[in-house]
Amino acid sequence: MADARSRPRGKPKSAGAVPVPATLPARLARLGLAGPGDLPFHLPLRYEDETRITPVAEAVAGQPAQFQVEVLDCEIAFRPRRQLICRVADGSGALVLRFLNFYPSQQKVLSPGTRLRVFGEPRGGFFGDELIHPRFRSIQDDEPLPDRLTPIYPTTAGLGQNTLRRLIQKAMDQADLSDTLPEELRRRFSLEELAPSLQALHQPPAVVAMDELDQTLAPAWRRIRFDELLAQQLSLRQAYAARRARNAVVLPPSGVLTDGLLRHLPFTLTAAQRRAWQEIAADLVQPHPMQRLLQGDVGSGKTIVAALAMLQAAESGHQAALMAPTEILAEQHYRKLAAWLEPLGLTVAWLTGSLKKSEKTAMAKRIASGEALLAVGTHALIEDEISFARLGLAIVDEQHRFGVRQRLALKQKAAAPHQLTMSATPIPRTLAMSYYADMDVSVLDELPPGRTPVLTKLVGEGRRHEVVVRVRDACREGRQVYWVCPLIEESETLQLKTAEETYAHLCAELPELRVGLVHGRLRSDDKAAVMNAFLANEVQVLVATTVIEVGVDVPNASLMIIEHAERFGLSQLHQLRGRVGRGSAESVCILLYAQPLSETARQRLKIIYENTDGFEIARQDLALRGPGEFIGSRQSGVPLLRYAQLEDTALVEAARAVAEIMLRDHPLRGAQHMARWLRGAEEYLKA
Ligand SMILES: Nc1ncnc2c1ncn2[C@@H]1O[C@H](COP(=O)(O)OP(=O)(O)OP(=O)(O)O)[C@@H](O)[C@H]1O
Repeated sequence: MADARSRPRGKPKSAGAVPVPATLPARLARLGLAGPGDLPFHLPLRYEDETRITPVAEAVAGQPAQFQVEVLDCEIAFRPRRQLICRVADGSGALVLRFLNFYPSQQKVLSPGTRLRVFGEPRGGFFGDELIHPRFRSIQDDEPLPDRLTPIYPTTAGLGQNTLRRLIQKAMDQADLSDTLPEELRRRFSLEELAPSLQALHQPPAVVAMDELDQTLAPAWRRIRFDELLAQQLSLRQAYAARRARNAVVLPPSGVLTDGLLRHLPFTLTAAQRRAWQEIAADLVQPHPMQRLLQGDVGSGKTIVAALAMLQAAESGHQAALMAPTEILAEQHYRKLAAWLEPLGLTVAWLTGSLKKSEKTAMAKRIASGEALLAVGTHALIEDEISFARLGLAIVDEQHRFGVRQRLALKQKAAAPHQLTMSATPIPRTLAMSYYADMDVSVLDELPPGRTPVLTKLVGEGRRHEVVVRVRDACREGRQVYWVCPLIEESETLQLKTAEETYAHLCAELPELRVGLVHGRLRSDDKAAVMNAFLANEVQVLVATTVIEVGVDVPNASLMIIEHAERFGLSQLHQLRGRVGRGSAESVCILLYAQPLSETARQRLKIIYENTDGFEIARQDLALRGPGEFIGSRQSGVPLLRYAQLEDTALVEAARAVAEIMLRDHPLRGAQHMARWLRGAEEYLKA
């Protein structure tokens, strides 16, 4: 029997409501359900227990329950607002059903004497114990109770639970749910069978108490989560294997250049840098392309590792290119590389959008002829007119800031160059394993010696004037200061306005200091001029928007002020704070915040206050709100993991192990598994 739905469909309409798609397939598509094969994998959010009747006298406030009652009376009340009040009772007591939105005809359905099954969450109300907008339906006397729990599915406007339930059950009966996991692997990893797991999740048996349900369903959920992780691992490992099967130039080291660089460096490599460098060096002598991610915490010294890799390519006469997402970053890399490499007799080509046409053409010529072995730049490196004579190694910094097409473009500048990706966003191990299963990962988890940890202070907005005094003191001691303006996500224009205002205020408050302003709207040569002035200590206080977030390296800067720190994400705060503490002076990061703080903002500030290790911050961030920010554009909007949790290390590891075995021994089943779970979304993974 169909539910008499308590909330009239499509009414009342709120302003700006999302339009409801006209057809059923369109509504299903909104849920990512493209065909009947997808429906069995659309799993419930929760369950309601309609397998038993609770006597009204035993109703507990806040505990959803089903009651079997008879309508005593039903009337429309007008105070305090228009509503339908229906009094019902069973032998043990009475309840009020209250509807704020209703069709007038509903009053007829609820005529006195009608027998109902009502499901809702009781609470004490003005009219006595009541259920607000309960689900109800009229019943015949002898109607049996269901023996299964009622699943509640994620749904969309215009698609009722009953319709969805019916469609899913039909699909469960008709779809091919054969197990793609070979029996032997299923047993080895103690996994349930697929079809019974799905059945259990869609229609769990009645349980003694709802809080036992999680335990009852745990094995079934484990199987589903495993399958999802397996699909992801299969797809990434397959992409990895396909790329590895290609031939790449072997770049054997002669050691002439790399040893030369190491001898001239003013520092020695950290153990982590040495390890990463060895891993990369070993990859470069393989006849297939390196696919490696170099992950390092802020300031861990990735650039020198990249430089060594570039030199190994140059030693065998091949070219290496390093592409950075912003002009500021690219220029900084260029400056460092030029300082390190020019004493070795190498020139570094420099290519960005802001070069004059004639300069660009000259650079392009040197790159095309192979005369320039090393090139650093922005997107300008991947423009069509740039071709490399012998590109052996392509390095992309901060790859998540590039679009998919751009990332692919650099490696397409040669048949199959070795690839190194650098990321300053620390990612917890499980996340890296799961999301970067198509790469080998090297980690710089150690900071160069001699750094004093940055002292973090949380300061309420009301004490801003004290902060200004600190800025003056720091500059008097010859130090430099970053002042980061609030992030205003809704409006870049507003953000710029705030930055300009802050700049004007600071200039007025600190007339004796040289204050500079840098933001994303500046022309790139103006931006570079300000950054260079800051680097040369001609600018003492740099007012900036988040353009300085990643990679800026000015060791003399020892004070960082972040205004409205509560608006920033954890990884952003960590990156920003990482701009100081790069020299030997004691550094301070002041997080200015405005009240009232939301609970999440409070937690974020607490985490950043208590932790300095980027990997630990990332781990806590992940626990706080899921992996969104780390993954960035990698899977833009396609939630590949609907059920699995990346914190589940053991399961991620099992999926990775099984993926390896399946690709080797059961490729057909692997393909079936991917088709079932990825539904075309694998494109996002391959980028
Ligand atoms: N082993 C080392 N000993 C001392 N200083 C080092 C060492 N390695 C790198 N440095 C210096 O540390 C600073 C940070 O290095 P680098 O800019 O490469 O960091 P990074 O990993 O790119 O960090 P971020 O992404 O935060 O900029 C640079 O000034 C660099 O010269």
